[in-house]
Amino acid sequence: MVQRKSVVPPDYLPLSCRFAMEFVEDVSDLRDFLGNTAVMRKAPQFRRDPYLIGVAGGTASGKTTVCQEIISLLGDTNKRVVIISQDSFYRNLTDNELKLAKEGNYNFDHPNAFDDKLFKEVLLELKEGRPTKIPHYDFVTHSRIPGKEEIIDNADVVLIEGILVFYDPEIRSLFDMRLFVDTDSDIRLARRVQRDLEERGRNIAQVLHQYTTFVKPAFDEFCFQTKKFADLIIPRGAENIIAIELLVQRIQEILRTPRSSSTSSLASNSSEKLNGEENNKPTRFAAGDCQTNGFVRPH
Ligand SMILES: Nc1ncnc2c1ncn2[C@@H]1O[C@H](COP(=O)(O)OP(=O)(O)O)[C@@H](O)[C@H]1O
Ligand SMILES: Nc1ccn([C@@H]2O[C@H](COP(=O)(O)O)[C@@H](O)[C@H]2O)c(=O)n1
Repeated sequence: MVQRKSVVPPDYLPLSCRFAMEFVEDVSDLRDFLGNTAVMRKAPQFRRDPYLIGVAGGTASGKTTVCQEIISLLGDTNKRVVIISQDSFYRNLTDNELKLAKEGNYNFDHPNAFDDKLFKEVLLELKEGRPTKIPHYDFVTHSRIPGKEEIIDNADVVLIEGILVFYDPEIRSLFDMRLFVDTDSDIRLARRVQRDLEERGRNIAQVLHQYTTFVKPAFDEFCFQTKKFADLIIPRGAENIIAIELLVQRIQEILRTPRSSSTSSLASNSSEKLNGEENNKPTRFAAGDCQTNGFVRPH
């Protein structure tokens, strides 16, 4: 009897049954499972395919707090769930831009403030399940801290939060699920003032000047316009425990469901699309006896 257990993938597996590898005790179990008749040939390496969740919303809407709450409610799971922030991908500033930033006169809320090329590369690496370096951004100096990158490897779910994560269509299309945290703008401003004074080395005049000159107009022009791309809108952010609990149930369901690849020959019944405007439904694939209940797909 083949036991459904996760194993380190062996190098040689029957190609016709490569998706079964996670659930057999070892290669001999697999041979029993196949009745010793399968032709053994070198199979591609296997990897986990992370599920990417984009979390957009205005400044201080609670994007980070919602992500933390999701992780906390997912609780003790053998899945690896991580958060990354679009803030890590702010562009390096020229000397003149840095001078403006220190005066509160640089527009950090415009799409051009971000290094979308690097952001895209990183998301693609994550999506391909490769170890990925995430820069560390410092709001006090308005720059990335050299040598302080975080490496993300083997993630099952990656929550990617940021004010403009849905702005660029290509970036938007990389998310498997899109959330928009919708919090009243007065509340956001109040939280932003407090946070920027306590954590980001600003004074009240700078915060209010930056907010009225750049943050609010850019929210109206760019961020709010991306709300329509969300699969789910979370009014009131982390206060909305019902929305977050439902979301967590959905993520748990997704983590339990096999996920297929457009590159996989077993994925022909996949309803997943990367066009950005459609929900990605978890799919069940059936390949003879080789159904799995995992999250694995070949390179
Ligand atoms: N529901 C809430 N109630 C009270 N404070 C909150 C709530 N959600 C977030 N905050 C606080 O507001 C600030 C901004 O929240 P954060 O989650 O960092 O927002 P964002 O990631 O959207 O900028 C933080 O100081 C956070 O602790
Ligand atoms: N050097 C910087 C970079 C960004 N900001 C502001 O941060 C906001 C985005 O971060 P949230 O956590 O609030 O989503 C954005 O509104 C920028 O104005 C900054 O002040 N300084």
